[in-house]
Amino acid sequence: MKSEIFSARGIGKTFGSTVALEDVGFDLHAGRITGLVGMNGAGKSTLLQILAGALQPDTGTLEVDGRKVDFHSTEEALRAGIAIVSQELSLFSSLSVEENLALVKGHRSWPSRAAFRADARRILHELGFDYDLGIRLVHLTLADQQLVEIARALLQQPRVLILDEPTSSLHSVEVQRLHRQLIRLREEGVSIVYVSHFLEDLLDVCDTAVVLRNGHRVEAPDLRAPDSLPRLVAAMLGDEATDSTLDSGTDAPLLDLPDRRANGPLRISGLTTATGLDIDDLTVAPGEIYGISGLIGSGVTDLFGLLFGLQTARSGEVVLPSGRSAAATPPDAVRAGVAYLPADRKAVALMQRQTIAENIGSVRALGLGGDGAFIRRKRMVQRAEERCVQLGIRMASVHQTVSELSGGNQQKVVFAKWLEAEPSLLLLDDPTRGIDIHARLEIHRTIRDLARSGLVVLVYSSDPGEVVELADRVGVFADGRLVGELRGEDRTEHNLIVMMNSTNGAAAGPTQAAS
Ligand SMILES: Nc1ncnc2c1ncn2[C@@H]1O[C@H](COP(=O)(O)OP(=O)(O)OP(=O)(O)O)[C@@H](O)[C@H]1O
Repeated sequence: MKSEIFSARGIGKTFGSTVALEDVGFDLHAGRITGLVGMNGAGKSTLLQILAGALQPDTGTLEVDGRKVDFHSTEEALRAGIAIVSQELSLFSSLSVEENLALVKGHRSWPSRAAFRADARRILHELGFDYDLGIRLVHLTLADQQLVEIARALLQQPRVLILDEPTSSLHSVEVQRLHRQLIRLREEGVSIVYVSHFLEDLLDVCDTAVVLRNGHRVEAPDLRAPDSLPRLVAAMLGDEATDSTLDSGTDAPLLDLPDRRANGPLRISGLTTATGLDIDDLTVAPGEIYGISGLIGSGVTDLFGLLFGLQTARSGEVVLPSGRSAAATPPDAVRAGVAYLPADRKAVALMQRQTIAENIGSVRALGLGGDGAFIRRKRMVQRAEERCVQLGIRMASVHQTVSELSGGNQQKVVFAKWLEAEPSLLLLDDPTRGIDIHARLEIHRTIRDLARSGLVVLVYSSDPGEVVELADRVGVFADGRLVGELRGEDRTEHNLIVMMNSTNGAAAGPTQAAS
């Protein structure tokens, strides 16, 4: 029997003047995990959407078991055994986990509700999700929502499982659990397509790789070779792959920035909130990057929420770098020089139906008054174009709607938008999630440039290694309190993980981090 169960031949897709894919073909085999990699905008999501019936190709064909298929919807693909977990979560936050899991027009049915629940509980448990099925999505973290999305696909027992960045919100324990599941599914003969910007994760479980570069398939290295990681990166980058582009230690400024408006440090003293934050004393100076770490429920999200005017203090004092007190609402926070890049950026940080230029100009309008609300369109477009060049945003024009951009490029637009607002305090919640290796280093440089120009930067990352790499000082939170700090030579990933887990505020498993 032939082992390829799903094949693509000569797939092409164009959006307006953007060629997203050209003549892409490959075979997927039963019992094999195929990694799909490429830089932001390389065409990965477009290809996956075509495989899963959510998009129709302009050219080319798909074959299941050697027979040509023409999917017009994800339901049709699901009936042929192909399930996708998309980059964008497609769950309903007001519904329960059970309702979300059941809302699939798939090919599977259950003899009774009890049987469905038993299956759902088992799959969720294997993924490490231990809440009741009745809990509403709105009460779950982004990471848990992502697990529900994955469980929904697994419930359909697909022959081909497509995962588009399934680990972007997950922490290391959950990633390991997911990998164990994938390995088990592989043993059962399921074919898996796995997209991730975390190449080391990918190498952990993948048998082969398909590499896309600018919409074309290029040759992939043998993943079993000892130097597979640098060769994979070189294949993704093509001619751009030079040592300097991948040198994370480079100090050369990427942005030419005017000095910022920080009048002084961020000072928090005697702070308590209704949500349990309790910070005695924290001062972060202009020019400093302060890393924040903590387990789920540790208070990281609450601290960002408070500084961005989403929560109020019960007692204590907060003085922002602009010299003002903590703001009562987000618009006030913006006016007081606070920029907040939330973890769930695509859902809450961008106006998906507006253009790139409008998005980039949007908070400047709020933050800077005169030059803002009545900013001249021509000027706004010009500034947006400059920002796009600075941040390497891949697009056809700034007049495209943001929804047309690839995921990583959308995240860069969020960055551009906040740079335009000229903040003095930058709150970054997992700033490089879903961003390719090249752009990640550029964003690190941007963050350093911003600090150097006088901003106060607070950064949280689900990757403890990233916090340690970026920050001058790292504070560890547990149960709303600042329980320890690492600085100088003590600031290592090992020490950070030990400190995070030795605090007793852990509401969740060992190395789960907050977001
Ligand atoms: N609906 C659309 N309209 C216009 N252009 C689009 C649309 N969808 C994708 N594109 C463009 O097609 C190209 C490929 O995008 P795609 O989302 O497939 O990339 P990707 O490899 O998944 O990137 P990322 O890693 O950033 O998610 C990009 O240039 C993107 O801007």
